[in-house]
Amino acid sequence: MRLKFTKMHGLGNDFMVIDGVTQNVELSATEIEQWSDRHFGIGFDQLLLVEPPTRPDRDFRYRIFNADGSEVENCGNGARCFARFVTDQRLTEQTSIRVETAGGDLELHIQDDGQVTVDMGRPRLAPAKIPFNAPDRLDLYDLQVNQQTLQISAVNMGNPHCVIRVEDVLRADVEQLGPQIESHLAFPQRVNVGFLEVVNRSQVRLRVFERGVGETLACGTGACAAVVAGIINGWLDHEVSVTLPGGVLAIQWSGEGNVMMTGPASRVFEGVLS
Ligand SMILES: N[C@@H](CCC[C@H](N)C(=O)O)C(=O)O
Repeated sequence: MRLKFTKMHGLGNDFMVIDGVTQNVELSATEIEQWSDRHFGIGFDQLLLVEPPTRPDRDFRYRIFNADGSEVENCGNGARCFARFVTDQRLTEQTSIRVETAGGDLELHIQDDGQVTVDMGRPRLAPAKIPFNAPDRLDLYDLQVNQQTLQISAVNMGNPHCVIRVEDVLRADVEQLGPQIESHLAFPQRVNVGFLEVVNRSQVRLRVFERGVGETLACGTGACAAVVAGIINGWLDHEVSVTLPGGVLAIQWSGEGNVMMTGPASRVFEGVLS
């Protein structure tokens, strides 16, 4: 098998992107995990597979696999790289692209300056939709982790997120709390965990411990979930600049309707697996 791929990143959240439109691709979770290895493989946080759409009202289908091989519903930084990829590979000439994912439909718009704006759809807040084990919907929930009670918000942006407000993101205990909350029994499909520092009503800092990967340099759905959590709790205005370890994303949400995310997408190199 010879498989062409492109290595890309969105603010350091990096991807192996495969064209499944012009190539026959069959992937196994074991192969994906091996390829994701930063020493013995190619090295990436997620693998993105571009396929033809299954519905006539969509331009492409885009599938996402975490570094541990699990297939997941959505990836914000990946969506921007996907838009850049299908354009660079001349799989489309459109600058507005409609795509289906396992987490719902997305609309992507490539701007003149190369930045990509993604209509990330509506956040889902009902516990059953996260999914999160809680009797009623609240803006803040108490979550028991070891001996402590943490206040968290739960948001689904196509994929599940837990958001915790912290005083100083650099001192947040991401290494310990990240894996403990990722596999907490209250989140039956595991969860991505965001640590949010509010700088002021339009600026935040964020670190995300991603489900199936570990801490990454940026998480697009995590940035959207953090801003939604900040808005429903009254901490943030409707346009927020989110500084992640890998760079800055612009997030907009009116308090209802769809969340918009704008940021860069970069190509690193192309390769062939044999
Ligand atoms: N890096 C992503 C999110 C990728 C999926 C996530 N780890 C999950 O398991 O849901 C992003 O930019 O949104």
